[in-house]
Amino acid sequence: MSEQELKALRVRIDALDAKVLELISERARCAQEVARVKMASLAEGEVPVFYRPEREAQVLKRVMERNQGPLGNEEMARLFREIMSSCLALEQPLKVAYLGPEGTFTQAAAMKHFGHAVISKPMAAIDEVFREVAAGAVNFGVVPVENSTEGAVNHTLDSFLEHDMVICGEVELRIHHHLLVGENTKTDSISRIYSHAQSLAQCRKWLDAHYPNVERVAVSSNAEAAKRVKGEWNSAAIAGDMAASLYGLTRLAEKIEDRPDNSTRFLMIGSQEVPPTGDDKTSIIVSMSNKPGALHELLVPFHDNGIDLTRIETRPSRSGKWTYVFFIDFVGHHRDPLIKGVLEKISQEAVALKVLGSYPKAVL
Ligand SMILES: O=C(O)C(=O)C[C@]1(C(=O)O)C=C[C@@H](O)C=C1
Repeated sequence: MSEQELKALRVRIDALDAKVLELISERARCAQEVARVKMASLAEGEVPVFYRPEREAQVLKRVMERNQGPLGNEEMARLFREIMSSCLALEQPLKVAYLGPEGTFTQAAAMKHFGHAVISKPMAAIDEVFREVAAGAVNFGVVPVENSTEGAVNHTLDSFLEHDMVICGEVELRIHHHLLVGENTKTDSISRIYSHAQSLAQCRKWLDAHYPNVERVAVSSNAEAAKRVKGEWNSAAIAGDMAASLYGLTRLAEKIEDRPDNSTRFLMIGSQEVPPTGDDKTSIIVSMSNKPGALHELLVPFHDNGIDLTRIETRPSRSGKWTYVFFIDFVGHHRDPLIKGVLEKISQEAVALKVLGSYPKAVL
């Protein structure tokens, strides 16, 4: 390519950037207007709701449908995700608590869902995220709920039994683990590998094959593992990209998870009910009486109405020995007439039924 051609293309890019800039600013001014309208239409004592997950899901979906390339749909939606995040911050800067410390996959999930223009607050444990939301110190919390290799995150499920929370969103993240070392690590003398118990489990086969005799030490998070390695010469950590760059560690081995499709699903928790978008999921907790056929009775209304169950999990109820609760996720919104009917039918048979929330299916 000649210098001339390159110069001409850059002139075109500059002109386009000027247009993009003007359009983004116009969009941001529009969002400010939206905030003004929301404030003006409040009833006496009503609190304004600036964050609208159902609207955000629609915007991102439409972007993906309209996109003609060459950028991929996900890439384009990610850009719009950030624009919308900044527009919302003009209306109201969202405060989001997540399972920390900084550098965890949960932080990456929070950014994927809300964008980067939020005030984020790392918490030391899952139930602290729940407490922070319950106390009203933040607008939303982000917690892991299930992993495709290791199954349910029981701390999260149990926290739902203790706190009144509304689930208002979900996000899925591909989880890639790396074996990380610090500047001072003697790589042929590694005698300890730190990571979160879930991550150690997700890399079990790889560790058995490559470091069978090295001690595996479970710590509170992958980011904590990365932090420890920084100051030690004989240890390594299993963690992801964010923790690696945050603590300046290098990858001794990349993508060491046993399953290449290893993914984790995260939930956004808060107190805000989300209206239907037409492509939603609902999460409920149900406890049935301890009698034969109880689980069958619970599942029949879903089957009879052709409702797609996406997950069912059992946990001890914590209110009696050998009694259980079921966590169920299914496709649909609790305000849909069909779903309403199913929930009514179940509540006739159940000891207790609680709708944890209906929320748009993950777009990104
Ligand atoms: O449509 C709204 O209610 C807005 O506040 C605008 C907007 C946007 O930028 O598109 C911003 C924040 C909301 O979460 C959803 C959408």
